[in-house]
Amino acid sequence: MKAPVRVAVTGAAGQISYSLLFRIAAGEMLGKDQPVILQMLEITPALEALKGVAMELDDCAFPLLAGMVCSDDPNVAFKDADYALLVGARPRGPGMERKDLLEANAAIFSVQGKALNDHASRDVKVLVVGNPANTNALIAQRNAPDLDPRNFTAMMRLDHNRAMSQLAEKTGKSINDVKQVIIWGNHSATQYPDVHNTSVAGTNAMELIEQDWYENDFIPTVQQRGAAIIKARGASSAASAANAAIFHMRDWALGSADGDYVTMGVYSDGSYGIEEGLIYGFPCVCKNGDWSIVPGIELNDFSKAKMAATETELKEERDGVKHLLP
Ligand SMILES: NC(=O)C1=CN([C@@H]2O[C@H](COP(=O)(O)OP(=O)(O)OC[C@H]3O[C@@H](n4cnc5c(N)ncnc54)[C@H](O)[C@@H]3O)[C@@H](O)[C@H]2O)C=CC1
Ligand SMILES: O=C([O-])CC(=O)C(=O)O
Repeated sequence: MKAPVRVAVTGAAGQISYSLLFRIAAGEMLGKDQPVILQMLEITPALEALKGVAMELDDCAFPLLAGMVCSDDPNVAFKDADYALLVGARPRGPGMERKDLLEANAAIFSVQGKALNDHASRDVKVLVVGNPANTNALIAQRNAPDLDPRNFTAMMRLDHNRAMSQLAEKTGKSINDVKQVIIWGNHSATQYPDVHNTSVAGTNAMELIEQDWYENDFIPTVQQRGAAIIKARGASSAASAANAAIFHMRDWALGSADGDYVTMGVYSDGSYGIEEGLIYGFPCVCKNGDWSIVPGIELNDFSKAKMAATETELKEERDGVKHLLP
């Protein structure tokens, strides 16, 4: 049996975590041979609810669950963490854009970035889920100067999965036939779902769909899917968000599938002309516990314009939280 690893999850009594924690403890994130210690963070008033979640985790008798910590102190929850899933933040309601949450949520991520800097493993893999995810990831990263900026990522995988599913449905193929989808940029309504390099059962996706459907149906549907879920469910997506978090971390830790890309919000190294240091959605491959941006993808003018628009929004969000960026 492997030695247990420490997985910190914030917002542990919230909606997403109610799906996420159980799947982590079942071995779906790090493998069926990897014991985990769950280090769960909540705000003080939610500690009683968190106790109930911990009781249910106990009652699952998961063979891989090697321990649990419940705390309202990030310095405790992030102690020696090997993985940190930053979920805890306010969700949006109807009529809001995700960036409307910046004011409410940004401060959480500066505190947690500092706590990660001071207490987590030097190799900690951080995934920010709480919205606006890319800019919150930037805030956490900038408040953790002793950690490699590459350790901080934002969740774009839900958008990636949504795009795969829409395309499979439109073309009448299986999800397993869809390869190399890309979501460039921000996890927001400006994100750019790009299928120019995507294949469906071996055929280029652009040969299977009309430009009009691509521009006026597919792209807005993927961009607005979060809002559509909020409208239908009365609450923001939870189980599908937890699933995307599991996929993101699983691939980062254990490797992504050969011949495919995964979209991750990662620290830009200037690839594709995107300003260095922004947390931007790029096509990535993961190997040996590390990610890299897929190089050499050809871009037409349509794609370049869409990528620039979402980059501009990320710069504006960054400039709006300057006071939290040391
Ligand atoms: N990146 C993505 O693709 C997605 C992101 N989200 C975002 O994830 C976040 C969480 O969503 P839900 O679980 O539905 O919300 P929720 O409201 O059900 O749960 C959030 C939990 O975080 C806790 N929390 C608040 N401040 C905290 C802090 N400083 N430290 C620790 N815990 C704290 C709250 O007490 C609450 O239990 C939201 O910001 C939502 O917009 C949701 C879906 C997809
Ligand atoms: O739309 C929201 O506010 C929640 C979210 O990020 C998503 O479902 O993609």
